[in-house]
Amino acid sequence: MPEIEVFAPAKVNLALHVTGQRADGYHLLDSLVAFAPAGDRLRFAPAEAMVLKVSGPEARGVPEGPENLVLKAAALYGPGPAAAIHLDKCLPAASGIGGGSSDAAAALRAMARLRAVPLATGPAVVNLGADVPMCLDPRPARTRGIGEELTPVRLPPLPAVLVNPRVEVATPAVFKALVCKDNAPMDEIPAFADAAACIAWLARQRNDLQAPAVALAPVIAEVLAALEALPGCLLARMSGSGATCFGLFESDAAAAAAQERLATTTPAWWSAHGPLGDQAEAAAPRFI
Ligand SMILES: C[C@](O)(CO)[C@H](O)COP(=O)(O)OP(=O)(O)OC[C@H]1O[C@@H](n2ccc(N)nc2=O)[C@H](O)[C@@H]1O
Ligand SMILES: Nc1ncnc2c1ncn2[C@@H]1O[C@H](COP(=O)(O)OP(=O)(O)OP(=O)(O)O)[C@@H](O)[C@H]1O
Repeated sequence: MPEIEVFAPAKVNLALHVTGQRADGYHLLDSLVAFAPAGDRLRFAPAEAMVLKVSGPEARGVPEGPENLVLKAAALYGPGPAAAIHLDKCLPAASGIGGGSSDAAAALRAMARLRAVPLATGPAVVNLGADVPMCLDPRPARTRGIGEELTPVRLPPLPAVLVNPRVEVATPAVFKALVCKDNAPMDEIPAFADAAACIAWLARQRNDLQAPAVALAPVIAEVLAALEALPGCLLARMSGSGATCFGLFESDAAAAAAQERLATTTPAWWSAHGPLGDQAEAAAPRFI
């Protein structure tokens, strides 16, 4: 069996409405998610036992032991042919773009191929992380429930810049700081004629976790202001529970120029650019 390579793209919550809370404390969400061509890479080589090595620009602090979501995901398939896994970490951890969840989903895809078994599904997958089900098939979707109810959505290419100020924000702390847990869901999603129509619709939606995240990490407000001030930026918003924010731009050229400008003015911040939407898959390196 040759090596298997999988790509774990960044997940972006274009809108994230918190609509309620379950008895177990988990929050009910209504979110529109899309994926970016930026992400982590995983390589699986057949081996005697499951082992994980992590390297890459964002590897610092990411565990290599059984607490890593990649090994937890692989373990769902039970005993059988094993792999030496290499995780090339390019997405900052604990940053609201689902790095660990997307890694776990990519590991589930790779292990299913390695073992020639069906892809894992169901509660065990949600238990890895509420974001894992949406990352299993990384295409635009409306997600409800706690993140496990998925409806595919067609989106036009959305030229985007992702920015993380390198402040880790803990997801439970942000949910805890949210005052109103019972907010209106997103509006019905129309068929978008083009990116401008999609961005105009998005501007009328919200991320309910943005205000509590800004209260915990005020630098997020600086990131949003920096994005909004860039030429061609049509909308700036936080993803997930933060701290990563995204800007949507009028063109790919404007997004590329904006990222270049940010890299010069605020070199300490992590950033990436590329199209979000159906075509992100084509723009990304080959992934399964
Ligand atoms: C904020 C989002 O990124 C939006 O896509 C996700 O809801 C979070 O997904 P995730 O990081 O995979 O979440 P998990 O690892 O399952 O949960 C982390 C913690 O976030 C809180 N949590 C998460 C998801 C959810 N629907 N309600 C919650 O209240 C819980 O306190 C939970 O203990
Ligand atoms: N493969 C992994 N990559 C990154 N972090 C991991 C991984 N596996 C376990 N972790 C742990 O999970 C924590 C959360 O990281 P993760 O990148 O999943 O958060 P996130 O980007 O906020 O996710 P989400 O958008 O789903 O809330 C990290 O602090 C890290 O210790």
